[in-house]
Amino acid sequence: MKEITIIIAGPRGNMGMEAVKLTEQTEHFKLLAVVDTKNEGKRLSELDGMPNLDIPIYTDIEKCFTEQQPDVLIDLTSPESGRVHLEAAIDHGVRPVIGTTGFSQEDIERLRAKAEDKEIGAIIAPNFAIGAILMMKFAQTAARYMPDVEILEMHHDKKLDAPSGTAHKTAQLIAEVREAKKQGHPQETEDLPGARGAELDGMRIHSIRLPGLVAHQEVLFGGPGQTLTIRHDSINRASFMPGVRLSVEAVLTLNTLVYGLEHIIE
Ligand SMILES: NC(=O)c1ccc[n+]([C@@H]2O[C@H](COP(=O)([O-])OP(=O)(O)OC[C@H]3O[C@@H](n4cnc5c(N)ncnc54)[C@H](O)[C@@H]3O)[C@@H](O)[C@H]2O)c1
Ligand SMILES: O=C(O)C1=N[C@H](C(=O)O)CCC1
Repeated sequence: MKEITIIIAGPRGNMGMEAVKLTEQTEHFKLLAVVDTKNEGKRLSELDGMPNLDIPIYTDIEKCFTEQQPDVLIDLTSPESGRVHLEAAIDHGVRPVIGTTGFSQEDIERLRAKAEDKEIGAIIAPNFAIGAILMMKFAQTAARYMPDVEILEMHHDKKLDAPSGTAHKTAQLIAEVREAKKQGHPQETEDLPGARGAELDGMRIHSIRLPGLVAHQEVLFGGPGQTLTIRHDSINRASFMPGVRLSVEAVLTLNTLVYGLEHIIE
């Protein structure tokens, strides 16, 4: 298989560390450098707890892309940094695979236009876990028949964005196949603001944050005399790595920005 050269942004994070391991374990992946918030000028091997890789650390993505010419950028940082990194990658002809969540629909449309303008592939994947993609697809199918639905997403308490990218994406997929409808009692009130959760097209999304959790989601459907629950659990970050690998390979074949791995895993 042809070698794919990679830069990872966010290498000391929970996901970044797994992604660095993935590049080590995948024969045709070659990690050229990493982009961090500190440690400019050091080598990755000098950092405690990181693999013994003699590759440079940059804190400035522009400098990184001037000195290195990777095929793919994997970004696992924060929404603010992810936006900047994605644009910088496209400007430098590097294909971005963005796992970072918290992008708005406007961000995605703007970045897609930019990718198409440069005829370069890009992937924004709110969830890399194959089981989570299936959960979203199953939920979309179920919503055709059971349009009353609420989404319950549960994550670790270090998560910055709410609702999760996965919950947002699930609601968008469901909104594609059902009429917008207000759920619950027409005269319901919230005695404590937020009690009914966030709302997208009449669907309610509830976000739970607790230590001990990784990434979990239930999509609950209700109809007369029955309920259906579709649930996915990521119990560790290794769950996301087959999807990262697939995305790195797939992004080389694209010439637009794809939002969601359901477009890659048909
Ligand atoms: N798509 C998925 O399947 C998936 C799975 C898990 C997490 N995520 C998302 O990935 C992102 C990271 O999650 P995490 O759990 O690894 O978070 P984390 O806080 O453990 O790691 C984020 C890392 O990014 C670094 N960082 C922040 N700004 C940076 C910048 N400008 N340059 C370089 N590094 C920078 C931080 O220092 C930190 O080390 C979040 O947005 C999260 O929602 C996505
Ligand atoms: O740990 C996180 O943060 C995760 N975020 C994604 C989301 O927002 O949907 C996916 C799962 C893990």
